[in-house]
Amino acid sequence: MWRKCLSSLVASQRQVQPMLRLMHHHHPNQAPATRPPKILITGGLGQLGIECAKLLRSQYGSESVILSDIIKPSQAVLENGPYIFADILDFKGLQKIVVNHRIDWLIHFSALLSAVGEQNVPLAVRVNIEGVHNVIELAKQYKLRIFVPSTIGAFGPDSPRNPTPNVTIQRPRTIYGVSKVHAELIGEYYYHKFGLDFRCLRFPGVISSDPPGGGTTDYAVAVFHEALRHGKYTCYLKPDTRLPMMYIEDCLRALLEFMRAPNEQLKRRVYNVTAMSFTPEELVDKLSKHVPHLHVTYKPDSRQLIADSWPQVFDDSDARRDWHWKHKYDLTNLVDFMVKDVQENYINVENGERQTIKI
Ligand SMILES: NC(=O)C1=CN([C@@H]2O[C@H](COP(=O)(O)OP(=O)(O)OC[C@H]3O[C@@H](n4cnc5c(N)ncnc54)[C@H](O)[C@@H]3O)[C@@H](O)[C@H]2O)C=CC1
Ligand SMILES: CC(=O)[C@H](N)C(=O)O
Repeated sequence: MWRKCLSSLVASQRQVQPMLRLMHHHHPNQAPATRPPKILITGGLGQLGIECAKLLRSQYGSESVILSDIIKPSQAVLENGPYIFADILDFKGLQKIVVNHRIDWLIHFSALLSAVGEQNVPLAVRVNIEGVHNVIELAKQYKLRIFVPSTIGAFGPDSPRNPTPNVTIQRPRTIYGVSKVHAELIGEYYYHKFGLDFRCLRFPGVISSDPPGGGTTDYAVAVFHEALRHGKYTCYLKPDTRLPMMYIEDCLRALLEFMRAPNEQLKRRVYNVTAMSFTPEELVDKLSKHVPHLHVTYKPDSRQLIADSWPQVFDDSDARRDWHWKHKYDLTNLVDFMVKDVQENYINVENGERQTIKI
């Protein structure tokens, strides 16, 4: 699949531009903590993890944020801050890391996403469900603040789709969705039963120049790479498939603001967040302004069924009310930034041009 092609291109060259913009976005009202939290990110070499580490390191210092995964890291990752091996299925190994590094916050990104999960259900059950059991229990034992992302995929065909409120029926039809509902519920349960500081945001499709992990919303990243390289793209969703989406900078800022929000401000442990909703044809229309001869064809596959059961428009008014969530990027500036990100972080690198910013 296209993920393989992309990651083999310049996997070690994930660049820093989106996070640099974020780093200049300070939080003047935030009182400095006496000691920065020591943070462990699991599944840290995926689409969200590396960028998340950059943001958190810019706020708390390089040594305060430990990236972990079961993947061999690039040289660039190693040069940028602490990286360790951590298999989410190995409880003892995780215990050792938390104790030895005196971890305070756990950001749990390890997962198999929606499309990949359907290809290997037993593995998705292990990573997405057993993995969550491990980190939740760990967080309880060592009194960690824990963030576990959920997703629009935690809803299903019985949920209202336009808009989808924070609290409504959830009967997802993918193992990914089932495992995320499980994560939401067990996290809330540990909060009520043991006082665990469990925090969870339901993200929409996250868009960045880095290769995504095999989800249903991946087309909205792939189209940029294919359009800018070849001027054409075959989309696996129908042109009018509307899904909620968010630029990575907004996604990670939401995570940081939510993690920093005082407990008293939070009326619930699980919040919807989003920035926009669009269809492939609306995205292509905007992208055509940058690639005038762009030719997109549509060949729906099994991911269409998944998309048809997911929210079209996500209602995140609770997050906006309780901890003042506000997105910055809409469709127009998302496209402008993505064109720039893909060009600078991937295409120029492939073409051997000198990079001005190194991670
Ligand atoms: N990217 C998106 O559009 C969205 C992502 N999310 C959630 O955010 C989190 C991060 O997502 P991405 O970075 O996009 O995923 P990704 O698929 O790019 O990365 C997941 C990482 O988990 C790691 N992993 C797999 N098995 C593991 C194991 N046994 N032990 C430790 N690590 C293991 C993989 O090596 C990979 O680096 C996931 O929980 C996902 O469900 C939620 C909504 C949208
Ligand atoms: C929206 C998600 O959770 C993810 N990108 C997927 O499509 O599986």
